[in-house]
Amino acid sequence: MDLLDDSAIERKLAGLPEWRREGDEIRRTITAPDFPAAIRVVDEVAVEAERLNHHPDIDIRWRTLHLVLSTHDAGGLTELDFTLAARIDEIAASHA
Ligand SMILES: C[C@H](O)[C@H](O)[C@H]1CNC2=NC(N)=NC(=O)C2=N1
Repeated sequence: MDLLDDSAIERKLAGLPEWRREGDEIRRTITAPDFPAAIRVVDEVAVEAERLNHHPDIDIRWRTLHLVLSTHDAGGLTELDFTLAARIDEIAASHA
C-alpha cells in the first residue's frame, strides 16, 4: 500500500467529517445509545476489519468508542485507512 501525501489526505478527510488527523493516524469517536449497542458496533467493525485485513485500535468507554486508524505496515496513512473509515461511518450511522 502506498502512503498518501498531505494533499491526498486532506482531500479524503474533507469527505469524512467525523475523522480528524493526528500525524500518521486518523481518529473518530462514536457514541452509541448504550453499552450493548457500542459492542455491536465493535462486532461489526471487527467483521469489516477482517474482510479488509485492516484493523483499528479501539478504546471502549461504556457507550463511547474511540477508533484510530493507521497503516503500520506502510508507516502512515493509506487508502485502506480511508476505506475502513468510510465503512465504520456506515456502521456507526446504522446504530445511531
Ligand atoms: C500481516 C498483516 O497483513 C498485517 O499485520 C496487517 C494487519 N492489519 C493491519 N491493520 C492496520 N491498521 N495496519 C496495519 O499495518 C495492518 N497490518
